[in-house]
Amino acid sequence: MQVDLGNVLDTASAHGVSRETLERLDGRVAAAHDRIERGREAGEHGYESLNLPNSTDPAAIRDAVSRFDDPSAVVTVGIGGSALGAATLTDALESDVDAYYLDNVDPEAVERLLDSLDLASTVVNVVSRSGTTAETLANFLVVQEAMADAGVDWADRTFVTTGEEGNLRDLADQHDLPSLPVPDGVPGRFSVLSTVGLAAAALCGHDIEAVLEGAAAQEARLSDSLFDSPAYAYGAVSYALAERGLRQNAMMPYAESLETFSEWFAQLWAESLGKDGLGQTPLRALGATDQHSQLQLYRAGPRDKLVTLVRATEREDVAIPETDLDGLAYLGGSSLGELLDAEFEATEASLAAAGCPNVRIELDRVDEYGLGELLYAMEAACVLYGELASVDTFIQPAVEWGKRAARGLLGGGDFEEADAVEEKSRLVVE
Ligand SMILES: O=P(O)(O)OC[C@H]1O[C@H](O)[C@H](O)[C@@H](O)[C@@H]1O
Repeated sequence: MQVDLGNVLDTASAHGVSRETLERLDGRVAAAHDRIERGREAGEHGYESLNLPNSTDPAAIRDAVSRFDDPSAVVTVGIGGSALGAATLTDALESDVDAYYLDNVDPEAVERLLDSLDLASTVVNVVSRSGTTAETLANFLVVQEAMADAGVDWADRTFVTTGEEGNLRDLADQHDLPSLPVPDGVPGRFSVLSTVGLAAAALCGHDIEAVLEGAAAQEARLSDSLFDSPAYAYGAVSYALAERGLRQNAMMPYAESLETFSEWFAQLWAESLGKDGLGQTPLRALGATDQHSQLQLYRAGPRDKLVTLVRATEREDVAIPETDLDGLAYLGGSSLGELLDAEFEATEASLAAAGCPNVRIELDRVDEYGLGELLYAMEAACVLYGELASVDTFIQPAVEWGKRAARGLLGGGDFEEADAVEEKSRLVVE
């Protein structure tokens, strides 16, 4: 995996940074790296996530899911960090096992999914670090009932990943369900390389060892200079650009298989860095599709965006047939992959020409190893950015506020946040 910062420099993009700025910033990267390494060594909350490529035991995960022979589908019931990492992997990789995610509690979507599945051959993978998240527990109760209605023993088809305590742990113990622990010190959005993200991938038959190997390769590249570490290069320039007013970061992979990766990245970047009035708003885009919609804004709208373009350099390709149509002759004999690459390079050049900084991230392939590299590098980039910005990367009090308010409204306890809902001001126009 490599990160190309060429179009971040002010010599290429008018709103970029100078080489001297990056060199000055590198001294702060060294200090931040030192802090990160100390946190990792002490196993501090959050920093521990960067140890996962070595601390996760893939054999234990395989073993835990091995009782489910040949499932037709895996439904992961979880939300946020308990779903998006697994979804990034299973949506990017091909498998005979269909992977679905019940994260939202939209009744129509839940019903539609459950009606479409053969529940007798489906594995239900329930994931919640806290074991108390309302959406996850509610969805699981609905799935349980659907299985019972279909004459399926839900306890035989359910797998749980959760913390040491909580409703879900109690349920797993009561019914002797196969389960895996969530590692300590790893917030949900940093947990893709643990039991949380890898169990669904293992159930779908993916090579989880290779995911961890790719991650370990990026871990080995962490160093005290942004010029030696792709992860830190990305984290440092994102921070430097945000400081200069580029408060939005459009993640734009040129691969359909990486569409869910952008969702995962959005949670990582938003929940980790959006604090104290700081942060960089993640936007989700897909190349080449969004060249024909959002790119107009990126290139000609407010000068507040960094665009991150991601692609794989090797992939399956499809030839474009020759055609007699004069105006289209240039396409014949080339391939969809070549067209996609041309679009990618045209976009980055067009952004740079309009003064918009952009970063190119290239993987060899979108496979288990490449995904491990990409996911680890983005996590390390985020931790570095958090250090440079002096924010508390590993907490999410703003999200917890809404969770407490919703619980209070449903009668799940006395939460003062619920009062604010009752006091909502109204100015209704009909
Ligand atoms: O794993 P859980 O405890 O169910 O939490 C699921 C999600 O809940 C909240 O929304 C947090 O902000 C997320 O970071 C977390 O990933």
